Amino acid sequence: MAASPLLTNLKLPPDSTVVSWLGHRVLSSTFHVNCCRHRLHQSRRFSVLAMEAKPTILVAEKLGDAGLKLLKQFANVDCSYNLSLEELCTKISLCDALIVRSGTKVSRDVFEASAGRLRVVGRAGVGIDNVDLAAATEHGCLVVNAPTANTVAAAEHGIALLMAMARNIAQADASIKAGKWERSKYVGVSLVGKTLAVMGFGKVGSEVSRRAKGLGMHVIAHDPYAPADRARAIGVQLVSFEEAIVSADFISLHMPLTASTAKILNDETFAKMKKGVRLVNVARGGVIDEEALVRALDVGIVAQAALDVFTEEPPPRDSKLVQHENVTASPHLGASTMEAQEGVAIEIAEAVLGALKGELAATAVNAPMVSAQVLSELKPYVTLSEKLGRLAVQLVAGGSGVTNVKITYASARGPDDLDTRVLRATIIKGLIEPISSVFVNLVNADFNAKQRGLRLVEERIILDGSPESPLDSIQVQIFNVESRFASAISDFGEINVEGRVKYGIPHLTKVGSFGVDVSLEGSIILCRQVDQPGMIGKVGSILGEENVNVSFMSVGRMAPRKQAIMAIGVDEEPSRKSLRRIGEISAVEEFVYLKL
Ligand SMILES: NC(=O)C1=CN([C@@H]2O[C@H](COP(=O)(O)OP(=O)(O)OC[C@H]3O[C@@H](n4cnc5c(N)ncnc54)[C@H](O)[C@@H]3O)[C@@H](O)[C@H]2O)C=CC1
Ligand SMILES: O=C(O)C(=O)COP(=O)(O)O
Repeated sequence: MAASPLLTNLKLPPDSTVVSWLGHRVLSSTFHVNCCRHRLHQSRRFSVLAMEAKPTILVAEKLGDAGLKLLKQFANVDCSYNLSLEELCTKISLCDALIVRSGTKVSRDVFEASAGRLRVVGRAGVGIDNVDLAAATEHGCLVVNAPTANTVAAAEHGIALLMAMARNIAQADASIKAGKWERSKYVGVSLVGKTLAVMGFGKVGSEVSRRAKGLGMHVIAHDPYAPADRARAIGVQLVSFEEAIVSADFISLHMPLTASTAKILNDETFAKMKKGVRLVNVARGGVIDEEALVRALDVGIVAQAALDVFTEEPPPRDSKLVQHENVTASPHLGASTMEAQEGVAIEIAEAVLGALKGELAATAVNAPMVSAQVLSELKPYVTLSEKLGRLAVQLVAGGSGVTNVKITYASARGPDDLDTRVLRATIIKGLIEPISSVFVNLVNADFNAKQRGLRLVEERIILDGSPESPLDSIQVQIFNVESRFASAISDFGEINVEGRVKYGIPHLTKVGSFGVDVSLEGSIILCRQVDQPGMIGKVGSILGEENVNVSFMSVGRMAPRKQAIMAIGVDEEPSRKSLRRIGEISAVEEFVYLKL
């Protein structure tokens, strides 16, 4: 099986060799053909190809013009709105990327219908609760969002709702338009001096807090994960959930909808609140038990609620909540300002196009974020990792299957200075792809490992010396297996291969307990022989006879004239006949041909 670009190809800075990291199936074979040799041309060739094969992007909800314009420069763009699930599933099989807002459910059905073509889902906004992340990950599909461009818009909408609610603006407007003049009915409450509890002190929560302080409110916040110094800098006190809800006059919700925040406000929690509390929700409808809120409004525990978001959107026409006289509602308008929509459209267009080109997505939701600098530095080690994985798994001949694997990184860098997540993913790719039909990338590597019962243990050996180079060596061991090449089993009984990067090129430096030194390019023949003069010549001439170019040869031996391992790198695949002839050389005790 061809070594497809690991992480659907790692992205390279324009002038260097890059490895793209989001699987690019269309380009993979071409990438592989070129990657062994023309290293310097690889990235340019790759990006040119990426552009030639124009991807198709389905934009399923209204996106700002600036973003659409950007997308159209590089892709075929299909803007189709209000699709049913069936229509979406039909279209998606022809698309490389999908862009949605909050109104489209990107469910498992969608990923299944894409049959592996969909490489990235772009959420033009923050909340990704409408995307089935687990299904995306299982299908190796990257999910990116646009997390910053609508922060201020959402915060402003929260403040708008807070003030509109406190002063009955919406109700009074409806009343005056109905020809009434009801001044005493719409007496409001003041904000100044009141306690506002901000639940979720992230981007929007922080901006709401800043603005509420400007209105003279006493702001407290609850967020188990927020840094205390950020709160201090804004003059906000971080408190427990309990303290927040019992002491607040106003509560504003700004957390994501997750399994642990779903219905976080319910009958029990409403019962603990101050009677007459006022509630704002511009986060997600699902964080409130809406039926419990109706009950709390009916008995006056909650005096008023201002809601931009609902469990079901749009809510049913007869929704008791929306129709409640003490509820001010808006149809999910938090992000809907001209400025935010342009910003979000550009942010998501750039993220999606970048991901399609194999670049790192800074806003990846279901893949580890690794900085471009780190990736560029680790690039040769990424290649090494995949090749070690491929090599190790091809040596397996039986036993308990590839289930117990140990990776050892030897480095002079401290653990905090060495991010090995990409290497781990690449090794998984190398281990799995030669023995299965699955496609492994940075997004789905861990998932696929788990699916196959592959237990990976990682260990670091901290070396003395200069931490300039990120790694000294990488070792891959597979336990409880037999090997097609007995010498690949170390003295401790496991398949063992180790490699290093030398002058930017990955090398195999250990097989079993034998030290070797062969560049990991092309493919490799490993022979165990009795160490004696003339062996290199014999093997070399067999290969030479059929014009197979030997790129590297190295002999590792225990002692002179005892057993030795010869590792031969070949650019072309030798014929079966040549391999048989090598096996027939009297001093050769065993040999194996491995494709990298
Ligand atoms: N109505 C609208 O149009 C918009 C709604 N939103 C929604 O607003 C929410 C916040 O967005 P951002 O501030 O951009 O996200 P963010 O990720 O910056 O902030 C979310 C914060 O919630 C905190 N959090 C998580 N679990 C929590 C828990 N159990 N209790 C308290 N805090 C918890 C996190 O630590 C984080 O600090 C999201 O749900 C997002 O979808 C965002 C933009 C527009
Ligand atoms: O960004 C978010 O989380 C939002 O809720 C905004 O949703 P929208 O893009 O306006 O459908």
